[in-house]
Amino acid sequence: MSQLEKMEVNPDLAMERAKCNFNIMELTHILDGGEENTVRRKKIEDIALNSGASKDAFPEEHMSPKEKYENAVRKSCIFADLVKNDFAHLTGLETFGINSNVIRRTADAFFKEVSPFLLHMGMFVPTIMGQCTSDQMSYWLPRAMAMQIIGTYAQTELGHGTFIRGLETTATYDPETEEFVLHSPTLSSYKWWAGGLGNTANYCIVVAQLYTKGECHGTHPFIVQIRDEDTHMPLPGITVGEIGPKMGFNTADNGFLGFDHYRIPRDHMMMKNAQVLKDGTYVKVARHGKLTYGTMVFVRVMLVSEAAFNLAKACTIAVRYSAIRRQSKPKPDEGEPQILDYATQQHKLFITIATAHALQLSSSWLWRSFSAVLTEMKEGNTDKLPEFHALSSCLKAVSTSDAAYLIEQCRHACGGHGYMISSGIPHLYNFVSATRTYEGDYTVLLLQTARFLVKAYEQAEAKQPLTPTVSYLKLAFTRKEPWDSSPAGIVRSFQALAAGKVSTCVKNMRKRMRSGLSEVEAWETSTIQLVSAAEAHCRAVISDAYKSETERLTANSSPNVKIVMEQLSTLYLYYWALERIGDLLLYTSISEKDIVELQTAYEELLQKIRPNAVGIVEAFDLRDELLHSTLGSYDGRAYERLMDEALRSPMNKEPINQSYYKYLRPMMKANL
Ligand SMILES: CCCCCCCCCCCCCCCCCC(=O)SCCNC(=O)CCNC(=O)[C@H](O)C(C)(C)COP(=O)(O)OP(=O)(O)OC[C@H]1O[C@@H](n2cnc3c(N)ncnc32)[C@H](O)[C@@H]1OP(=O)(O)O
Ligand SMILES: Cc1cc2nc3c(=O)[nH]c(=O)nc-3n(C[C@H](O)[C@H](O)[C@H](O)COP(=O)(O)OP(=O)(O)OC[C@H]3O[C@@H](n4cnc5c(N)ncnc54)[C@H](O)[C@@H]3O)c2cc1C
Repeated sequence: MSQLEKMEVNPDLAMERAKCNFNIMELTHILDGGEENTVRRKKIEDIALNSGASKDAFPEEHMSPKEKYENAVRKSCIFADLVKNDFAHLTGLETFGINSNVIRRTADAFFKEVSPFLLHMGMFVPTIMGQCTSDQMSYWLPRAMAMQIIGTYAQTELGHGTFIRGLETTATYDPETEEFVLHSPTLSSYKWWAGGLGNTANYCIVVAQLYTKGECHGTHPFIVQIRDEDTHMPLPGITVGEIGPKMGFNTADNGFLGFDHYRIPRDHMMMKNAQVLKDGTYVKVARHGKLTYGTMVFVRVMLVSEAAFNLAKACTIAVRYSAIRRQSKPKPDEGEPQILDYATQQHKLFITIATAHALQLSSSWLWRSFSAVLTEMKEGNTDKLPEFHALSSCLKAVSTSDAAYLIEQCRHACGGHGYMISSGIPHLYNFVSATRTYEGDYTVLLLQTARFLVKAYEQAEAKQPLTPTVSYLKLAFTRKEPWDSSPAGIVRSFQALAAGKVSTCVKNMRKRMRSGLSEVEAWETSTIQLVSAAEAHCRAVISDAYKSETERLTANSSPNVKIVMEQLSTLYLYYWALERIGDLLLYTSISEKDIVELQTAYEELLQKIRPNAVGIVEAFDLRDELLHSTLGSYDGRAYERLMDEALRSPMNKEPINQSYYKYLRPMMKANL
């Protein structure tokens, strides 16, 4: 046992724990979705983490990029073995249920950045499940699940990521040999970005423009072998490599890929939604044209809980650190206060906790909607898909964007030490800021939602029935919403605000069209407002889901847990109402007096939450192995841990660095 492991808990943190007035474990069970899930999660974490296999003997930060990657592959293999051999029998592994979520989270103990296998489990396997016929699935899925092959998802190209219809890679069917010929006609058609593609994967899903009988049928997914299964050499006709250093994701070997008339068998086209027959006839099977985009929708849903989880990690670190950090002396006759006592610090941090709850609960709610949509789609009914696409797009955009912003707030809240890699926060930020871009850029996805909102507004205008998440749009045709500061009243105001914004967009577009612009031009000139309207819609959806899920989940909870959860969900509403005062003045009857009262109520709420703050973040139940943080560990020994990490730096291994003799000494001597 190291010196650090023997150390006692920091007394400030011990004091915070002692004054917490609610049952932390009860809140943990609620956040986990029930006590049995907590028990199962802990079992999985014990198996994966108690052996110490997740730890590095040498700090990863001081490894070269190549060493970091090799270390990540080593640990990915250990983790894959655990998943295959230990978790499956323990839990009766459901592929994408609660267990996959827990397994995904537990993996974070092994990787400060990400696993090179992330895309294998995150997109290769789900695409096999979503895009293959049952015959194809029975061939590919067992091989992928057993890790006999490693795959990734190569859709984005150098020239196009957002505009999928603009992809240039071609897959041309040759009926003579019953093969597709994959080709990269230009530099911009090279696949770029796929995680694990650079060195790790030997298979990948390639999204390419399908040509048969001289006709282009748009983009379709294909399973493509890129490396020899034994030697791992790239196959003839394949050019593959790694794209170089990035802001984060540096253990994910994101790669590039080009094809030179590379042939694959006909049945390597993923044929659940469309088929090419032996003679080259194209047959559309799916009832909805965008079902080939299914994996992206699945991952967007996953990313909402990823945002919540990473935010939970960041605020656990920042709140624990704020409890042990003392700074300044506002009252001359008293000692330095814990920085958590400053109202401005609480303002930075408590919204991060509330947002972690809001996103966690919204994500569970979204999963339930997704399961319902999937069940209906299995029966051939795709009616709910447009609403779900609009919903998952905006939730992915707003959750990842909020999480990135608030993780940065957590860094600010940790002052200088938050800037240390060893605080854990920079890695969290680098990871989450990428999620705002990948799987659909923030702006682009909000514009998809806006498209749906404008159509729904037109339906409301024509007095046609509306789907549930947009039924509030009828508020756009009633009088100004009267301000009501109760939680239900604030949710209604957010809906009125979103309805008002959509209405303003539609009116502006119509005006622009009357003045001679085409529909596309009128849309384009209104996109700033459309993005804002879609964000407002999403905020109303999250607020509503957070409030009603809190009510549902605390219906039978102990009184103090109920109070804590209600305080946080009310804080979320107050915070966003204050952030959107300008809009509320436009679309509700809020007055100056109401605003002053709202600000006061917000500040009082911060003070009420303060005594339980450490208890609340500890209900996320994040083991030290998952936090990777000198500042946020359970024992609160931040200074000892910072010094310990500093001493592990290779820069401290010798008293004098050779650069002294090579450069510094000659320069200083020459200047004598
Ligand atoms: C043991 C298990 C362990 C499991 C662990 C799991 C761990 C998971 C963790 C996750 C980590 C994964 C890491 C992922 C890394 C990044 C991967 C990538 O980025 S990959 C790359 C990701 N790349 C991206 O995300 C690219 C983003 N770009 C896009 O998605 C599209 O190009 C687009 C949507 C922007 C436009 O598409 P376009 O074809 O031009 O369409 P138009 O605009 O012309 O609209 C026409 C109509 O179509 C409609 N519609 C559209 N989409 C959908 C849909 N999905 N559905 C339904 N409808 C849809 C639309 O509403 C409209 O309807 P209407 O109004 O006519 O009625
Ligand atoms: C870490 C990471 C991992 C990734 N992993 C993968 C992977 O495994 N597989 C894979 O296939 N891809 C992957 N990607 C690629 C990713 O999916 C794309 O980068 C993403 O979809 C954004 O597309 P883009 O790069 O073309 O951005 P662009 O579309 O070029 O965006 C640039 C700017 O243009 C704006 N813009 C673009 N179109 C419009 C529009 N219509 N209206 C208004 N504004 C617009 C955007 O808002 C943005 O501000 C990864 C990316 C990252 C960063």
